[in-house]
Amino acid sequence: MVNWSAEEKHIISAIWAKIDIEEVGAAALTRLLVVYPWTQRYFSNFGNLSSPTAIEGNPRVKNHGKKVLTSFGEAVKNLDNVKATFDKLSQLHSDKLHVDPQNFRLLGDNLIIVLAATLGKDFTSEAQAAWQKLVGVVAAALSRNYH
Ligand code: HEM
Repeated sequence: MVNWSAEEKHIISAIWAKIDIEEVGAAALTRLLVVYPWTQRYFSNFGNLSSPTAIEGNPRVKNHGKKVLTSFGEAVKNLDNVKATFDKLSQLHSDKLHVDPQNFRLLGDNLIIVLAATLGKDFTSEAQAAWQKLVGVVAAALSRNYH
């Protein structure tokens, strides 16, 4: 069971309220695919991923980035219940998609970098610490149904 302080909860919601889900989601997934090209293997049906420019301009990457960050928002809204919230998605990524759970951490780290780049000084050290904890909790919840 993860414990969240009132400050952590507040800061997570405050950052969430400031971001554009579509823009940040697309940027985080784009960055994952560019910086860790091995992750592209899961998206072979997404069309052209042949260069950073192609990835950035790929509408399926944009859509999927938005979908993933929207889904991540369920954790933001259910901080005390992240495991149960991602139970089905963990099963999907494990049994159907066969995504190596290491990748959840990589995506989380890329999300943090995009938040820092997007929010500038609004992304304080306290915000970074709380979000780092959150991406870890989400990665653990998504990894839960791997056997
Ligand atoms: C915060 C972490 C993540 C969340 C919240 C998340 C969420 C989702 C959601 C909501 C879907 C759509 C499920 C459906 O259609 O029912 C999905 C699909 C998928 N996810 Fe994830 N995901 C995460 C991380 C990752 C990572 C790191 C990878 C691989 C590097 C990945 C690979 C995929 C793939 C390949 C699909 C299917 C895409 C398609 O063909 O449409 N996911 N994910």
